[in-house]
Amino acid sequence: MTASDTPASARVPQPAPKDWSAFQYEIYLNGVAGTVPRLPTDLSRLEQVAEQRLGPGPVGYVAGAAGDGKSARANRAALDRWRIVPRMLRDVQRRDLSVELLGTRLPAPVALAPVGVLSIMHPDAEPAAARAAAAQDLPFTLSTASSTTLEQVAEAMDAVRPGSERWFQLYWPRDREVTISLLTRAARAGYRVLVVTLDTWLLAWRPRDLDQAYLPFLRGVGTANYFSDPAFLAGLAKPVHEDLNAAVLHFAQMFADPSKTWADLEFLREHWDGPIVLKGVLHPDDARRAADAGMDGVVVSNHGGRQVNGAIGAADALPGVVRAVGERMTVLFDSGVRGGDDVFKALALGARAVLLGRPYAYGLGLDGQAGVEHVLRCLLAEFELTLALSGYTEPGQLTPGALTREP
Ligand SMILES: Cc1cc2nc3c(=O)[nH]c(=O)nc-3n(C[C@H](O)[C@H](O)[C@H](O)COP(=O)(O)O)c2cc1C
Ligand SMILES: O=C(O)C(=O)c1ccccc1
Repeated sequence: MTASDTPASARVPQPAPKDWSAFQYEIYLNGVAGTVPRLPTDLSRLEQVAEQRLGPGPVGYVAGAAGDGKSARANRAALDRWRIVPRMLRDVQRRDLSVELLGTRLPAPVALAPVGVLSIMHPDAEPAAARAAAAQDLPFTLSTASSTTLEQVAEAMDAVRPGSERWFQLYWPRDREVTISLLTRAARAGYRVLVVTLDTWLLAWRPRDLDQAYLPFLRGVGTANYFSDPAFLAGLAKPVHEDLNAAVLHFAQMFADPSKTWADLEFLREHWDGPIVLKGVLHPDDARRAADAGMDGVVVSNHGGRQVNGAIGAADALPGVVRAVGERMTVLFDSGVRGGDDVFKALALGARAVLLGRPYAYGLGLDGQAGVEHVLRCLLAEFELTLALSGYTEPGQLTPGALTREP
């Protein structure tokens, strides 16, 4: 079939692909004018810079992990064991990083992961991170445990780009009415995808926080969605401002429900019309159960090594999950992504997109919205250059054949 045979309906005009790699020359040209980037362009260095400039409680919370950090290290090791095998002479002049994901087109296969309590990093908190995502036309995932209400975050995003792509992460409350209320509010505020986190019904043993006795939400941080929720407030004996301790305790009890099982997913399907993605899946059988339950996707993730110490590195779990459900569901990936090469590897192993976690939280802490935009633009410029230099022009061309595993 030639172009002229294509039915008109199939020729929907696509926006011109975004040139993410142009950020590289923008940086060099700024150098000619006398300025260098305010933050490192090697995103793996952000943690160290954050350690120097931000308070030990907040940085410890973000950088911290479960136990002695074995799973956090396993995430890096699992990605590092794969090596890219570049191919030559394949005409990589025209490149397009855009992908079709969960029913919409994104300019690149990256979204911001849900990260709670962002006001510990920067007073502009979630709205700043969400504006950064909207400015780059990438999805922002708002945590249930955000320091700003979901309505305020939606408003901040729409001010940058009306109809911007936003996802809502659910820490599934004990109470049905509270759950329904949060879902109804999120849908009304234009969150399109529901991301349900399955790996954090309890907070893990996190020595870095324990040693400092630092837990943000016991100080009332990350409660904005609950403290603005009529169904939650109805269960309090006194208004929040009259008894903050009681409100925080009620929040802590409501927040997560370890008794949930696969049978409960039907309830979410009934109360959410858009795509539902289960976050924290590591076993192929759990991925199959998610597909059988009518879910639209999974995020292969070990929560950045913050939950089960000793858990499998997320990238080691990815191939098995892709084999099990890659044809039936959208497989996303997070845990350990620090550079464009990691995005490349995750996609080659079968993920359709990756979620970025800690690096953007550091970017926010160090430079607010601009810091998050810096992080996103570095990641995607590096990904585009890695893709092209390896002989590919589109994410969809990547297969495990682009990689080899270290012996
Ligand atoms: C400070 C912090 C807070 C987080 N809060 C949430 C959250 O509220 N909901 C959630 O599903 N995941 C949360 N996560 C996990 C991230 O969504 C993501 O899975 C993780 O950061 C990936 O690991 P990486 O940042 O090392 O790449 C949080 C992670 C961090 C570092
Ligand atoms: O710290 C986390 O990893 C997390 O998911 C969380 C849980 C509760 C409140 C804020 C963040």
